[in-house]
Amino acid sequence: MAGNFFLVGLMGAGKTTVGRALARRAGKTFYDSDHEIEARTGVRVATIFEIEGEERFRDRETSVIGDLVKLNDIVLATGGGAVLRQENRQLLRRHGTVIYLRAPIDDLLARTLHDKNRPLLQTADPRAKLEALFNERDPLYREVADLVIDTSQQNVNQLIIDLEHALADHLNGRAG
Ligand SMILES: Nc1ncnc2c1ncn2[C@@H]1O[C@H](COP(=O)(O)OP(=O)(O)OP(=O)(O)O)[C@@H](O)[C@H]1O
Ligand SMILES: O=C(O)C1=C[C@@H](O)[C@@H](O)[C@H](O)C1
Ligand SMILES: [Mg+2]
Repeated sequence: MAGNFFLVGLMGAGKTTVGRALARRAGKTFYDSDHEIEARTGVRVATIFEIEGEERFRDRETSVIGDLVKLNDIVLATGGGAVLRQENRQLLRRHGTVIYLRAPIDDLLARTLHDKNRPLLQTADPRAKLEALFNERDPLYREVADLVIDTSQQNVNQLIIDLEHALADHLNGRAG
């Protein structure tokens, strides 16, 4: 399948996990914008939030996304908040096929509970935070996406096979 694939969705939706597997099967190079920011700065995302604050992190994110979308034949897992900036949404739409991985709050919560590198969820009530983020961002994920894929019901292998079929249909103009 030709072109770039960009994955968007909330923390725990599976962007990194699914993106890496999809890239391997499609013979594309995998990137993760959070990992790229960590590679460039030498520190974890949580540390950037702590020291520089969210807005400066968002600047770094836009810069990394701007660089990566210009590459060819990549799969890019974007950070959960990448869609907040219109500039990022435009970059993603212009340079590839955008896939929104969507999952219920319960699944997102279970998948992110023990990972301390998600600074926005280090609160007394991570469920309430995820709900607020979902309400704010679901319309933005939908706006930018060519395809919406539910990641709740299946194991990762089945999910990737379904995603590949949906992508093939979309690219052949049969759906999406
Ligand atoms: N479809 C799935 N079913 C069950 N577990 C999953 C699924 N997708 C991902 N996971 C698990 O959920 C956790 C979070 O997944 P992952 O790190 O890929 O999410 P993410 O969307 O990249 O999150 P972030 O935005 O925080 O980077 C991982 O432990 C992963 O193994
Ligand atoms: O949802 C978010 O705003 C974030 C998600 C992560 O991927 C990281 O980009 C960071 O923790 C912020
Ligand atoms: Mg990730």
